[in-house]
Amino acid sequence: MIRIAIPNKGRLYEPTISIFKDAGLPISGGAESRKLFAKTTDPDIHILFARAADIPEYVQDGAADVGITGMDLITERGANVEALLDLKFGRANLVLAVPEDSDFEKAQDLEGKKVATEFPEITRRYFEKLGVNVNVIKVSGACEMTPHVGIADAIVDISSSGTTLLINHLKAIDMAFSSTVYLIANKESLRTKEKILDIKTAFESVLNAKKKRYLMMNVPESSLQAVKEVLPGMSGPTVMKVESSKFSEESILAVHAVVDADLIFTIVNRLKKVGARDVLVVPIERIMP
Ligand SMILES: Nc1ncnc2c1ncn2[C@@H]1O[C@H](COP(=O)(O)OP(=O)(O)OP(=O)(O)O)[C@@H](O)[C@H]1O
Ligand SMILES: O=P(O)(O)OC[C@H]1O[C@H](OP(=O)(O)OP(=O)(O)O)[C@H](O)[C@@H]1O
Ligand SMILES: [Mg+2]
Repeated sequence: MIRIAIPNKGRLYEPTISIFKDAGLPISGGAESRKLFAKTTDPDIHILFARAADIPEYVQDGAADVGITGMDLITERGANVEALLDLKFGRANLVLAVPEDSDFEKAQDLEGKKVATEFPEITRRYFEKLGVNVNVIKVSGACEMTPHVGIADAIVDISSSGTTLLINHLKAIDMAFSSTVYLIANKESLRTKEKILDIKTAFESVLNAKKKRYLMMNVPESSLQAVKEVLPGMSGPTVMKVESSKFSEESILAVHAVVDADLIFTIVNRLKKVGARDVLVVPIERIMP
């Protein structure tokens, strides 16, 4: 049996549920039903709902074999776990921010000052690396308020859109840590439970698929060579004969190929120019190499 700890609420909950679905491992019964455990379509794989901040410890101690949570929380806890895969969502920066009317311009200007944060370990390490001595004050929320009430001179806090800093009259002057959500595993479980790597591969296939699109088009036989030249360096394309229509003299081929999502705009325009018709761009759910 493999137990996977996932966030029970907050902004990581929905994207985590969706990556399980895309990976072909949908979770039955979410945390909204206030259950602590849930099943997946694999009878061997069970879900444990937990606070995102507690997941690193659960995985380290073996309460869960695998976990999904933010790298900031994993690093802050100093959890001894194996980071298997960057899942690339839940992106957030831990920034060093100061009141917008202050004279502090860089971390070095904070020598001997007070810095409030929910992430004291990451903050200590950040200033240590820079050789700057600060007094780190741990708070458990509403960090943005502390410089305005004399508790701190600066903060190290999560910023993603930057709105919270702006409305609290703070400005970011450096980035202390950049975080995304990771798939992590208990080190002992990783040695003994092979299926953990299958889970990693399934998630990896979802990430690969997000970067690609499936292209389908009809091509007159005379344009095939030119179309192939527009689709270089990719496996395929697959070419199939389309049943001839009484309206068309020329033989038509259906061409299918997998292409980089970033190149879609350029490729589709070029394909049209060399004679491709009825071009369809389709998302892909998973790519298993
Ligand atoms: N804008 C953001 N604010 C806070 N955390 C964020 C943000 N964007 C991504 N995250 C990541 O989400 C994780 C925190 O999730 P957590 O569930 O503890 O907080 P939350 O989504 O703010 O929920 P709540 O505070 O309501 O419990 C961290 O790893 C953090 O890096
Ligand atoms: O740059 P932004 O997009 O504004 O996001 C950053 C803010 O979001 C988080 O707070 P959250 O909404 O989770 O409230 P909390 O402090 O109660 O957890 C975080 O602690 C920041 O305050
Ligand atoms: Mg929060």
